[in-house]
Amino acid sequence: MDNVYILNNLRKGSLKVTITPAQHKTLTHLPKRPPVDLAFTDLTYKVQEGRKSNVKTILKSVSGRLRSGELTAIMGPSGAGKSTLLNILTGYKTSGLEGSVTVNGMERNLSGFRKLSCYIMQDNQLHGNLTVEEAMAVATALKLPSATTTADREEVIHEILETLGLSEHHKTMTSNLSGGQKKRLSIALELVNNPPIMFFDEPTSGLDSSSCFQCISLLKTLARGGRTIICTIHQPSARLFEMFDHLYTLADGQCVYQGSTGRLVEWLGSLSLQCPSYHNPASFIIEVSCGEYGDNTGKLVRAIDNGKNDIRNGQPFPDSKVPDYNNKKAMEESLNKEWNKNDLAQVQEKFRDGNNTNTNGNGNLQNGILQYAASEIAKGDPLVVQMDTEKQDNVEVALLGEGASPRRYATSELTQFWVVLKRTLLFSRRDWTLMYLRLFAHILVGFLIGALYYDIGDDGSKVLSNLGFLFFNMLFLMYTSMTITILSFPLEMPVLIKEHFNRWYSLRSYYLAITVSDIPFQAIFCVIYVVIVYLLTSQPPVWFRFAMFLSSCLLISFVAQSVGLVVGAAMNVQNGVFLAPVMSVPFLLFSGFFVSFNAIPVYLRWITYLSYIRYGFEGTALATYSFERPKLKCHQTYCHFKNPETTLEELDMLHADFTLDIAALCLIFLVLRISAFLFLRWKLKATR
Ligand SMILES: Nc1ncnc2c1ncn2[C@@H]1O[C@H](COP(=O)(O)OP(=O)(O)OP(=O)(O)O)[C@@H](O)[C@H]1O
Repeated sequence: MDNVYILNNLRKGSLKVTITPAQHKTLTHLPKRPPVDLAFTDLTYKVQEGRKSNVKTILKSVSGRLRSGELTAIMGPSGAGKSTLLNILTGYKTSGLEGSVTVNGMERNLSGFRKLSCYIMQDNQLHGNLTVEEAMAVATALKLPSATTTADREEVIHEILETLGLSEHHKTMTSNLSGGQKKRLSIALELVNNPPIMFFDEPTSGLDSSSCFQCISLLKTLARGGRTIICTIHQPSARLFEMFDHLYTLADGQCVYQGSTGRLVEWLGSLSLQCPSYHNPASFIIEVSCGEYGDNTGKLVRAIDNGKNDIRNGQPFPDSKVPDYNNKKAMEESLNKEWNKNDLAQVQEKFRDGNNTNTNGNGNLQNGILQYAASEIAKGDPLVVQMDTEKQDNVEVALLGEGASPRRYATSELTQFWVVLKRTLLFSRRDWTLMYLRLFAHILVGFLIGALYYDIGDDGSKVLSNLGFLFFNMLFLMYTSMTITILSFPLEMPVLIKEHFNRWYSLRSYYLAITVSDIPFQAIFCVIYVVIVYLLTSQPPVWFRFAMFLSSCLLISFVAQSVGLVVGAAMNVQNGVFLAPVMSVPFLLFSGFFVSFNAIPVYLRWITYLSYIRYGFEGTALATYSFERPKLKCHQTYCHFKNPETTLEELDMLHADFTLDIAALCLIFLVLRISAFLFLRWKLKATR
C-alpha cells in the first residue's frame, strides 16, 4: 500500500523516493509533523529573592538556536541555569523573562508551541497502577483526535512499543519497570501524537551506563526522524557525548559554547584551552566553565557572543554567526544556505519518520534501536520521502501561525473527563490502601461501635450514650474520608502537572473526573458502615428515619472528602495531615454535642454556622429523636430522656429544620469543591 502511494506520488513528481532497507520499521501511523527550529535571542531571566528589591539574574542575555533533526545537549556546571533555560524553552516558565523565542523564524505563539512540543521531566511521573499497554491506551485516547479508529490507535500503540523495545513488557505494571524502561515509556506516551520538539530534563539521571547509552541512542533516533530533541545533561561519558549533534553550554547564566560537539575541542584549542589527550571533552568544558583552568568564562562568552555564534561542522569559526531571528529575510537566507550546504539528508528527512529499527527477526528491539541509531549516525541516510517545499510551508503555517486550530486539546472535554474517570476508577480498584483497607476499616469499626453501643437506641436510660454514638459517627466518617484524600491527592500532583502541561487534558475535566470517581466508593463504604451500626445499636427501625440518618452521614463524608481535596490541593502531605485535623477541632467543638447552641457566647456563635459537623450531628439527632418519635423504653425507675422531645430540647434542636441541615451541607460541599479547584489551579501556576 505504502509502495503504491510512494510510486504514484513519484510519477506526480511531488515525492522523492529512494529504496529503504526492508528490515527498517517506520512509525507509519504517527501523524506527520513539520520540522521545527527553535531560536532564542538575548534571553534574560530574573527572579526576586527574599525582599522585593533583591533581584537575581539567572540567565544573562543568552542566545542560541536548536535545530530539527539534531540531538542537542544543554550542559554546564551545577547552578549554571540549565533547568531554567529548559523550562523557559518549553514554555513552562513564562514570567520574569526578557528577550525573544522564535519558532522557524516567527515569534513563538506559546499556545501553538505547546501543541508541537512535549516536556519529559526528570522523574518520569508515571502512574504505577497501570500496565504499559493501559498507560499507552490512555495516552492515545487523550492525545489523538476522537475520530481516530480503535484499530489505528492500537496500531500506533503497537508500533511505538515495538520501536521503543517495550512490546515484551506491554502487560507489565508501570511500577515494576526498570528505570530505563520507565524512561522509554515516558517517551512512548508523549510520542503518541508525534511532537516535533521534545524536551528532556536529565533523561539519563538514575540510569546505569548501558541504559544511559540506550536512552541517548533512542533520543538520537528520534532526532534522526526530523524532530528537535533537546535535553539537559550532567557531564556525560565521552561515548555518550559523541552521540549528541549539538552542544549548548552554560556557565553562570551565560553561554560559553554553542555548536557541534565534534568541534568543541578544536574551538577551545583555538582559544588556547587545550583539552588534554584522552580527556573527556564534556568534562573539560565543565572544568573550564567552573574555573579550574583560570577565569576563562568571560573570554568564552565573548568568543561565542553569548550564544549568537554557532560552531558548525564544515564552516570556518569566524563565519558561523547566527542570523538575526527577528529578520525574516536573513533567517530564510541562513536556512537555505545551511540546508543546501550542510546536511541535505537531514532536511530531506524532516517530513518522514525515521524511527526505523532492525528487529533482527528475534524481536530484540533494543538492539535494533541501537543498531539503527549507530548505522544512522554513521551514514546519515537513507532518504525515504520528501514533501515538496510548498507543502512544508503550508504545514508550518497551519501549525504555528495565528490561524492555528483554536482547540487546545486533541479531544473534547467530555472525552477527557470520561478517559480520566475510567483511569481513576481503575487505579482505585487496584489501590489496596484506597479500597480494601478503607472497606476493612469501615466494616471493622462498624462492628466495634455496634458492639460498644449494642442495643442502646431504644433505651431511655442510655440516651446520652446514644448521643455519643451519633457524635462518634460524625468523627469517624469525617476523618476516614478526609485523611485518605489528603494522603492520596498530593501524590497525583506531579503526574497532573506533567500531563496537564503536555496538553493531555484540561484541569476542568481532570478535576471533574477525580471528583466524581471517589464518590461511589465513599458512598458504598458509608452505607456499609451505617447499616451495620444502625442495626446493631437498635436505632428506630423506620425507613424514613434510616434514610435521613444515612443521608446526613453520606453528606458528612462527602463534605469531609472535599475538605481533604482543598487541603491536598493547597499543601503537601506532611502539612496536610497535621493541619487538617487541627483545623477541624473548632468545627467539632461547635458541633452542638459538647456545648448546646444557647450556651455558646454570642460572639462565637457564627462558628457553629460554619461547622459542617454540627449540621451532620443535628441531622442524625433529628432523624433519631424528632418527627414525633414515641417514648423510649425505660428499664429503670426514672429515665430523664424517655421522651425524645426532652433530648431535643436539651440539645437546643427542638425547632431545628432537617431540610436546612441538608441544604447547608450541600452548600458547604459545593463551596469546598469549587475552592479545591481554585487551589489546584493556583498550585499549577505556582509550581512554574
Ligand atoms: N526561584 C528561584 N529563586 C532563586 N534562585 C533560583 C530560583 N530558581 C533558580 N534559582 C537559582 O538559579 C540558578 C540556576 O538554577 P538551575 O536549576 O537552572 O541550575 P542547573 O544548571 O539546572 O543546576 P543543576 O545542574 O544543579 O540542576 C541556581 O543558582 C539556582 O539556585
